[in-house]
Amino acid sequence: MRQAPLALTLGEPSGIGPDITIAAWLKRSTDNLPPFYLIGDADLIRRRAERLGVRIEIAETSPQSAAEIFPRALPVAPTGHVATGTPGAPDSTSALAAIASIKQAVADVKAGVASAVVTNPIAKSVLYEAGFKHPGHTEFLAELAATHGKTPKPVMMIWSETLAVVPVTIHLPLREAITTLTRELIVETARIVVTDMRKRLRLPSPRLAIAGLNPHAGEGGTLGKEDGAIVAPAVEDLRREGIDARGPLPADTMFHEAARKTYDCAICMYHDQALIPVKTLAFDSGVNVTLGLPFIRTSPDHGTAFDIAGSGRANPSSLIAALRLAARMAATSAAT
Ligand SMILES: NC(=O)C1=CN([C@@H]2O[C@H](COP(=O)(O)OP(=O)(O)OC[C@H]3O[C@@H](n4cnc5c(N)ncnc54)[C@H](O)[C@@H]3O)[C@@H](O)[C@H]2O)C=CC1
Ligand SMILES: NCC(=O)COP(=O)(O)O
Repeated sequence: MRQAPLALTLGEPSGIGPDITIAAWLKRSTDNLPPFYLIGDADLIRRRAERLGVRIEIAETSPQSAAEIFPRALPVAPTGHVATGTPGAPDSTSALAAIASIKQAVADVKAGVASAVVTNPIAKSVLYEAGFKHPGHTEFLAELAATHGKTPKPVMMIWSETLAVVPVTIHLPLREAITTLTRELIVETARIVVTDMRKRLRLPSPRLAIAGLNPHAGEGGTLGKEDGAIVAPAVEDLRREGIDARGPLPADTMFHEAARKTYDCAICMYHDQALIPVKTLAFDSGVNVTLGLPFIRTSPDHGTAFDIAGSGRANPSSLIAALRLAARMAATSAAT
């Protein structure tokens, strides 16, 4: 049976989402891309294409007809919300359009008319101004995935061919991230990583490298107590469950080339410990994947890039990698 198309969200209308969506669709044949449809405002895409000086066919459609239309036109499934965003000048008037698009994508994947959700970048501060209560997509998608009042725990992975990383604490001020860190949180996060790497990435025995929190993983307790008191016991718990986990490892020496070959995923203690190495090594090809959800969600690893929106300089490679990985994960999940 043919896989359903991918549901691509609008993202922040004033950012580079429209630019990279257009650029990815234009590469559909050369890059042999899986069919996708944008959930949003077709007029926004027409205006952006005009500004970029790009000729593009756009067809308003339902998700059910998107795969058939995809080879000749960019399929757009409207939400009824107008997206007014001016490139590089965000304001909160388009926030409802961005949020409606995410909700619709989840509804489509739950209904089985989309095989996965791929999100364009949102500007978190712009959505907060409009009353959005979630730190980012990751937490919002988990809430949309809730069933019988139970919200799944979402886990952020940034995946690339070179390195996959998971931050145990995500969008928190650093001070709060440190106090939030517990043995249980590390174990729960690592379990979700192992389950989803097996199920969605066809990796039967993922090898986890668990980073320490402090310099030199605490240097025997002289540079911080958390590594001995929290991280090391979590690693022991995981090993007792038969999970291939090592650590706490000094974070400054676990990302060099030879070290990376010894594991499949680095479990990191806070956002930047995880994202700096992967964005340095693979900014153009990194993919943000949300694990722990009952559906697949991927996204480019970059943000809204307001400084280059509408200029023609936005590189669609990370979005293309996100589309490809979503299709691969959907196929793997369907086969298992
Ligand atoms: N998944 C999501 O929705 C994400 C959203 N964001 C949001 O994006 C906004 C801006 O964040 P920043 O920290 O400035 O990061 P950013 O990734 O938007 O931009 C950082 C730098 O990289 C460049 N850049 C980013 N993507 C590019 C591309 N595809 N091609 C060429 N150059 C590119 C930008 O021009 C800028 O100089 C924030 O509001 C943040 O919340 C950030 C990361 C992920
Ligand atoms: N730094 C990664 C990021 O901000 C992505 O967050 P999310 O919107 O995917 O939750």
